[in-house]
Amino acid sequence: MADESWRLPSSVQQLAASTQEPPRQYLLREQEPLGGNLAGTEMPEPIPTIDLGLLSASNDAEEAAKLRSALQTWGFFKVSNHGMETSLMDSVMTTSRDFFRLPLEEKRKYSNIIDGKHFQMEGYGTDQVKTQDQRLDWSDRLHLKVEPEDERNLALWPIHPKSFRDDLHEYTLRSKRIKDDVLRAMAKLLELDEDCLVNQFSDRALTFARFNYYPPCPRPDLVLGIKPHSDVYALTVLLMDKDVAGLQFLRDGTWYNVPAVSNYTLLINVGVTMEVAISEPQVNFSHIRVDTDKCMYSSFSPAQIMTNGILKGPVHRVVTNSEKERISVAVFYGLDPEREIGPIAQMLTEDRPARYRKMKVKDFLAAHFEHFSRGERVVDSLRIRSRKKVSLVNFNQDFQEKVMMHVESSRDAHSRLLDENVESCLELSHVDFDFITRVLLGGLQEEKALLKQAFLWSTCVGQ
Ligand SMILES: O=C(O)CCC(=O)C(=O)O
Ligand SMILES: [Fe+2]
Repeated sequence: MADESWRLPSSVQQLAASTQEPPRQYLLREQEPLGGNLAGTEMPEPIPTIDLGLLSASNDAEEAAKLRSALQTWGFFKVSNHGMETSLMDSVMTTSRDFFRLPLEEKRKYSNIIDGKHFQMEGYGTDQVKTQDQRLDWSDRLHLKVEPEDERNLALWPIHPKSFRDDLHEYTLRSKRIKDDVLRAMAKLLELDEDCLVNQFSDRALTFARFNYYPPCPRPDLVLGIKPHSDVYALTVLLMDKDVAGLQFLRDGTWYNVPAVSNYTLLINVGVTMEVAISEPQVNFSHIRVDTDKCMYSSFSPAQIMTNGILKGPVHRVVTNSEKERISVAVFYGLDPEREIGPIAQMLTEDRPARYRKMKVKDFLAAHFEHFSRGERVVDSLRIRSRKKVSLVNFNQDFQEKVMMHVESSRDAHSRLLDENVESCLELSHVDFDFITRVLLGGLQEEKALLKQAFLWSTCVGQ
């Protein structure tokens, strides 16, 4: 039987304690998309800080303008006056640190690998390894579902340190209030009803807490703590290590360092689900500017176009350092997995009818995680040449399946397939035959993958 041990990487913490040379799988590859200089650049201005108390109590115009600008430029911001006590943040950080300091056997009681072989999202370990050449991240994590409360899997909630469960419970309650305040402020900016965004999160909506642990790394010039990504859920509340920096955000092709400050900071950023959920109905993907040659991530996402540039699920990564461990606690707010996402009804008008089929949140998440392991974003898989009118979203499921079947199997059949479908394609506007033909006839691996991803995306936004 084939050796499948690569699927089960060891704890990075343990590795860090025993090696001076990180194994090959952790090293950045040459020409890696978004690789480049890991040192990052200092931010040209302090991180925007939004006084959440002021904004929610009085809808202060100046604070609202700051929020708008933060979302338009960086896609993330700090919150102050948010109601979470420093003592609670301190407790959560201390408890997290204490958990990661436990012996490996103790932590493994909460392992995310079942029966020694099957990966599950929740629990202690590393991210899923899907392929043998996947580049691995220099971090361990504990990932727990915290909401809905009746879906908590307490068997995976550590009993040591003793205060872990109570702290996390309390932290979840406080964090939710912050999330709701932020969503109300965003709704106002988007000129939606104040509770419109809050109401997207039903009592079945998923919330995850993720405790990230980055041990010191002997090769910080070559190894990332977390690869570039956008958070998949709708909104993230991130509690940062107050002593050790590492987080970087991408803006216009440059990586900017988020500095550590001496007090606890809560950082908020929008996730990809929000991009889709807030989607304006008539996206013209031809506006997506992509530099295919340099393999850069697009600096536009549908949400930006849809909301006139207000929302952006920022791409970020974490770099390592050779001296100090680093911890962060992210709370990810998602929607009910059984729910469908698509344009919010309030954003539809007679002139702008919904164009996109809806998709279940759980299918969207599955597509995302498939991309994440390869270091890609679902949104960015639409690497379409500019100025072309392309709307792959208009292909129906049947056509997508046929195309993929043929792409995978015989080349000769491609043109026939195209002929067969010309009629149905023509009925739909915005089809770029040039693109499709190139993919089908060219047989290029990269293009095939692209098409596949585009189809995944198309099922996300639907028609
Ligand atoms: O550790 C950090 O600062 C960021 C972590 C992160 O991006 C994530 O967990 O998605
Ligand atoms: Fe993240």
